[in-house]
Amino acid sequence: MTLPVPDTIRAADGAEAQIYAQGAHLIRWRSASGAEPLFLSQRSAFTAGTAIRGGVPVIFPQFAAEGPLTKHGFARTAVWQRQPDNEPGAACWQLRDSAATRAAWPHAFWCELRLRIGGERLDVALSVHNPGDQALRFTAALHTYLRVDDIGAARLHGLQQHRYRDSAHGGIERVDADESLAIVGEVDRIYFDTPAALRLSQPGGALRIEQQGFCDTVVWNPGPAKGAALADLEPDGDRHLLCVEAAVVGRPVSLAPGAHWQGSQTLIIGG
Ligand SMILES: O=P(O)(O)OC[C@H]1O[C@@H](O)[C@H](O)[C@@H](O)[C@@H]1O
Repeated sequence: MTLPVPDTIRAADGAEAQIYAQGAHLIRWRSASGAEPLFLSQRSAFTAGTAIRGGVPVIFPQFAAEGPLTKHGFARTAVWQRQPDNEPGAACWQLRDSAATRAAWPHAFWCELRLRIGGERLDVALSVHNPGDQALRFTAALHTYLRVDDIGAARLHGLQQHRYRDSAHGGIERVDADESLAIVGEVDRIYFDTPAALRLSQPGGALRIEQQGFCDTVVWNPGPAKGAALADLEPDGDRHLLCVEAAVVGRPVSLAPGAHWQGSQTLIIGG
């Protein structure tokens, strides 16, 4: 079944965003100046129950295959409920446990995804609350797909001297020695305890990527071979995307009954 039309959020200065209720999935962000920094594959299925290849998938309660659940958890394909808005350029969706989520993951929880746009800035915040009487343990990510003009000319700055797990090479752990990260072939790395701000530079301009609450950062590009094997990615799509994911993976969150956790990612064009 094709997804219903996504909601459009508008700020007073002309910034605009489109979000599907499925996954509270931001698929498009146009800044006030007209820049569109997010990648979205036109070959995405856009059908109920299928993950979308692009934008900002919300990964919860399990990152990748870091546990027994379906890859990347169920939040990205669950239908979230939009909450009443009280200001232009901002919106909030909520996901609560249901019979379907409890069948996969037997816990009471509620999540909120808050979005704010304006000027050249996007803020996305995920919060998780534990209303139950047992501790909740989860991993999570904002799996942001950034659009790049040419992956060969893009550089990610800020990860030097940080430890990472190289998922594209058997999960070996290394320390990044390079001043900036250039993407050559498949790159699939979980960087641990990363700085609060990274910078993506390209000949066309720079993007500042901030995160709070999320202690790790995942950097992913499928490279040409795995990219060609992804049915929902257009030919050469790997040359035009770079995922820089605010994540919490290395030390899963443990939420006591009644406790609350929040993590956010901010993109600032030109930063
Ligand atoms: O194809 P999916 O399920 O959306 O996952 C995409 C990628 O997501 C990244 O976060 C993982 O590190 C990769 O290993 C994975 O391939």
